[in-house]
Amino acid sequence: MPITYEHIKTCKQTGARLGRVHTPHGSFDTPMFMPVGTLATVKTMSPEELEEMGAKIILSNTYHLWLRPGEDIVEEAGGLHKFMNWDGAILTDSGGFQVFSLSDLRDIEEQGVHFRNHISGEKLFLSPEKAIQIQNSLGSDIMMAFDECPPYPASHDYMKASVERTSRWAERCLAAHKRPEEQGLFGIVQGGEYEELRRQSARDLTSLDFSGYAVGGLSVGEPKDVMNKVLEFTTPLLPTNKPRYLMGVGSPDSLIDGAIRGIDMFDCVLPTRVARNGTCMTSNGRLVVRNAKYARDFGPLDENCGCHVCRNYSRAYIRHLIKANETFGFRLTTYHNLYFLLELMMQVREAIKEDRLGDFREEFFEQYGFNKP
Ligand SMILES: Nc1nc2cc3nc(NCCc4ccc(CCO)cc4)[nH]c3cc2c(=O)[nH]1
Ligand SMILES: [Zn+2]
Repeated sequence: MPITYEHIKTCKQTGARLGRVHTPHGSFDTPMFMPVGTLATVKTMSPEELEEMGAKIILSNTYHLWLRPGEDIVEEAGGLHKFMNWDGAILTDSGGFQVFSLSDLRDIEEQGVHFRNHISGEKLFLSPEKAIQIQNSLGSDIMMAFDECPPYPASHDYMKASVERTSRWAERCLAAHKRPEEQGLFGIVQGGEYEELRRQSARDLTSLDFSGYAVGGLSVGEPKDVMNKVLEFTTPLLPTNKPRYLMGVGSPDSLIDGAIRGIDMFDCVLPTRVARNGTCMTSNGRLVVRNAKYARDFGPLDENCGCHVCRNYSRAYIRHLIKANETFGFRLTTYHNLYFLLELMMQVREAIKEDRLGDFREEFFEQYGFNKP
């Protein structure tokens, strides 16, 4: 069993759980946030900086690495860990979502998905077997099943047919997995906002031997209260002795609300994506550092943050770099945003330990400004 989950305790005030996930490349406490390194790099960050800020597991993408540089090159390098010099854990998404979010000319059928390479334009085909073969070559610690993440909203009929195909694909993924003793494989529950389809998807997937389970099909444009409602009736359907992963979720409020509803793992491009346009997450809310009002502000991005950036660089300096399109500026905002979310997860774990995550949510939302109308 390459991936095991240790449940430590459940918060008495909420449904949040404190746990620990063990992988061949180290263990990490949960709830935990995974920085996204789509093309075998968490953009502008070095592995040493990721380790220094406390990152334990990062996400990379099957679709992107298959297209460029090719999983054969990564395999020849000795696998993704060696290729990118990261010896923490790696989770790879399976490509289904990326095909639909990046490529045009898509045709989904029982065998798999036909689409056009978004870089070269050539016609390609991705199947459950191919997605697993690529992830086996990449050598990620946690592989994701090949699924369909339907658009939001989707009709009940479309969603039902999609869930049933995703369940058939899940069985094909397990059958195609070459090294189950070295790499974990997570199933992905679909079903949109339809409770009985979520139940059907969870029933199908939990009857199969996955190392963990993701809640997919969310963070696709639905309102936050729809996401929270879906989590409320979906996470209880998942086994308590395996990790639960909410895909594509990374704003501070959604991380807290996901943890409260029993989610253990999160990933999102948000912190690194917004950092590159100069938006920072701080304990007092979003801060757009390129704003003129920070031109002579020599304080840190966030006076409550202990990160390397907040201890050594000012808003004025970072604003100057961002305005001048200096790469170092994007490195500073990226480092701080990732540190901020990793630190938030640490505070969530502390609050679970002390059975006060509900209180923590109120305090954090108030200070960050989520309660403002
Ligand atoms: N295999 C698989 N992968 C997924 C990845 C996802 N990623 C998301 N949401 C990401 C949304 C997202 C995209 C970009 C930004 C940057 C700022 O705009 C923030 C959030 N939902 C997702 C659902 C699935 C899914 O069902 N199956
Ligand atoms: Zn900081």
